[in-house]
Amino acid sequence: MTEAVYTRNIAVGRGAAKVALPITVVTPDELIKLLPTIQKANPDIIEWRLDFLEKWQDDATLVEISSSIRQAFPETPIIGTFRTKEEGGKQTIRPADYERVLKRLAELPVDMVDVEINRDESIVEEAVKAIHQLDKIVIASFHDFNDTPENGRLEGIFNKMQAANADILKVAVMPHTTEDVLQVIAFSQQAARNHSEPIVTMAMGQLGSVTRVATHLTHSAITFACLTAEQASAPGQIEINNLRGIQHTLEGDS
Ligand SMILES: O=C1C[C@@](O)(C(=O)O)C[C@@H](O)[C@@H]1O
Repeated sequence: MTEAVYTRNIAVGRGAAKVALPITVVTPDELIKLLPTIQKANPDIIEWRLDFLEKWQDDATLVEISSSIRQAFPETPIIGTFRTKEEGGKQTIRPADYERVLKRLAELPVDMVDVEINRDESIVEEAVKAIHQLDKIVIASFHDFNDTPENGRLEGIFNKMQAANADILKVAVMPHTTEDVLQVIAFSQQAARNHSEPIVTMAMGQLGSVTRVATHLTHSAITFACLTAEQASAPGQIEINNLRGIQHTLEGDS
């Protein structure tokens, strides 16, 4: 039975999947231009993908961007994510720097921090501790942009995330066949039964897009959308307005 995780005005893991919108801007100027469109789209959660930033190593830029997002969205939970190249992100980063970035992110005005479970164990441990000390939520994540690992491996990854004290467990995989997509749906149902933490699952790419709307089948607590296809942070994301329409058709007002 899932125990909801509360952040600001929402309960992640209760009711319909919350719609997260990644912000993939490269400069602070780009963000300022985009903010009104994001406000109109009204996502449940904002994900700030700071690995997209040109000056991700510049602390003043991080402070500027995170404060602008918070100011525009005082009530909306914000996830801070630095996605490494190994997991489909934009930047190559040394392990010690990854730990430093996560700890700094936790100090900025974000509510949740994404921690890649496949980084060095000691780094994951230190980062989780630091994020929790600041009363922020840890979303552990795993991405396979090439394949759909078998269920046993996916379950092992979720167990590792749970053992690392993550609050929300997330996996994103790449399907090649319809069987892979069905496997992800079946795995998610089983994982949602086996873990009390909210789970987040998705099959990426066009083939996997159905998992981003069939969250009443997968029990995924969050689904990641995009503003437009060019601004997507991963393949297969559906435009937010479309996604909300389909979600409403499939689930009604839940
Ligand atoms: O982990 C995820 C999920 C994601 O990779 C997706 O497939 O929608 C998009 C990322 O921005 C986010 O951090």
